[in-house]
Amino acid sequence: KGLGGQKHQRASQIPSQFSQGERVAMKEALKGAIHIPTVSFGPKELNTTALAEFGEYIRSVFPTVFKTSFVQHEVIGEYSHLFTVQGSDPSLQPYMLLAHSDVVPAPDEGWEVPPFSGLERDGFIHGRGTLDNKNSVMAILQALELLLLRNYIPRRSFFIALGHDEEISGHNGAQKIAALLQARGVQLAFIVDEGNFILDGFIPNLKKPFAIIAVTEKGAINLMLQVNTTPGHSSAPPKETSIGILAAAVSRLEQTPMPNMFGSGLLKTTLQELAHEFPFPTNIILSNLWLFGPLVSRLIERNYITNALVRTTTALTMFNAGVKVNVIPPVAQAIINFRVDPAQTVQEVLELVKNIVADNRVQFQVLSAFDPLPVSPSDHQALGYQLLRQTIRSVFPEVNIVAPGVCIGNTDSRHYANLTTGIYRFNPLYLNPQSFRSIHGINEKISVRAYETQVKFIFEFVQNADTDQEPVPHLHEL
Ligand SMILES: CC/C=C\C/C=C\C/C=C\C/C=C\C/C=C\C/C=C\CCC(=O)N[C@@H](Cc1ccccc1)C(=O)O
Ligand SMILES: [Zn+2]
Ligand SMILES: [Zn+2]
Repeated sequence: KGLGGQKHQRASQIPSQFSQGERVAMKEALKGAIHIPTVSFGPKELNTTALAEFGEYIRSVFPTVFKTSFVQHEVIGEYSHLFTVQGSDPSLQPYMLLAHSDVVPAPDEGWEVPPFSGLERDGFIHGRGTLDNKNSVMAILQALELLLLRNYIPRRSFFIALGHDEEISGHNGAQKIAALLQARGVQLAFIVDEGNFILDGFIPNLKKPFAIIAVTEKGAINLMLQVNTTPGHSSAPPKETSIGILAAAVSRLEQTPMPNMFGSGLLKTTLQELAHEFPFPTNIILSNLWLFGPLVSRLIERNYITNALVRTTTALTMFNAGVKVNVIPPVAQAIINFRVDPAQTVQEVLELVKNIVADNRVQFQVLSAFDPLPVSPSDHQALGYQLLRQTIRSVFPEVNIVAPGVCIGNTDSRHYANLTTGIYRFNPLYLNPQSFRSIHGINEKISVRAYETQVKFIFEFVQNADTDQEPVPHLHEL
């Protein structure tokens, strides 16, 4: 079952141990990064001053990365960064690590600690970007800095791509980097980006954490619904207004969930891999999904987070209408954000939407849309997946289960689909429901310990990518 039948050969690894001074420096570097408000506000509204400052900042805290002769640095799309780390063995196909430096807005309200303070309190570094995704930007560069300081020369080349506009679709960052690499004829063995985590406490009855590596991500549709009616005096209103017609249409969409795709999805495989971690009788139920599938899928859809794993979701995100208190509104507009299940296409979802709305006074306009991403391999030959699995086993020995899954959000990695068939979305961090809600929410924070572990993970991962691989068997196969 070896990877390509290669002979197992483990070069001596540099131990992933960091001195007290290095550990202080790495957390201080993250705090400084959080302090720079690199906010993406809207489609074309970015804090470019902060993004420029961030570029200077990484130069100052990772001097070795910037002065090493075999590390090439390029700025793309003004604020994104592409590093090419030239390995010593050109016969090995390069891989790529992705992260993004922009963050979503964070008004002060509701935060225990100001969101751009980067303050340390009770063993946590607080602030916007501590989980999404400056932790990854900084941990990748930090791990490389530490490897270079130990005179590590990689065998396998790799790229580090740090987008600056992921939170507003990545068109000027990731998309431009991908186009540049494609023009240069680069093909990648695999990509690792943000996405899933080591999940803890998401499933009732399952006390143990489990790592989910996302091998696909959902598609997305931003759909505008519009109703136009004749304006007039509010003292003599018509039976239905544009607002009423549109509100009824969006309400029908909200009340009519898209079909449950549990039967045809990757989630079945994920649950089968998790089955033996559950106590009786859940273990039996999950091992016999041919029989209990309908029951399990109903339980999964009851929770709003796990519901996103079984169907295309429908989120009413914007609603605009009305010009004055006493004017019948001539136009009402709503925007609906759908996340398309990997077992469906954009076209299929749009057909369903039209049938649910079933009102020809409602006009549709697709603002943007893309299909779900292809499923990357997770078999024994899949280099990227197996390297992640091996590194998870080494850095998180308490995690028994590593399983493939779906990323419910979208990542910059989707722009690189032409460069590789292996896209893996995984953050080497524990995530519980509370920390999940803090992403794009309030009180986002990372423990100092978790951040150090993330650096350690990348430090080991880069070295693991340089050894010929033999996959570790599943624990239950032992
Ligand atoms: C058996 C069960 C398996 C798993 C179980 C349980 C629950 C799953 C729990 C949590 C999910 C874990 C992680 C998901 C966390 C975040 C989503 C990941 C990445 C999203 C990044 C992001 O926010 N991207 C934006 C990008 C975007 C911006 C603007 C326009 C388009 C896209 C997004 O998706 O909105
Ligand atoms: Zn992110
Ligand atoms: Zn985000």
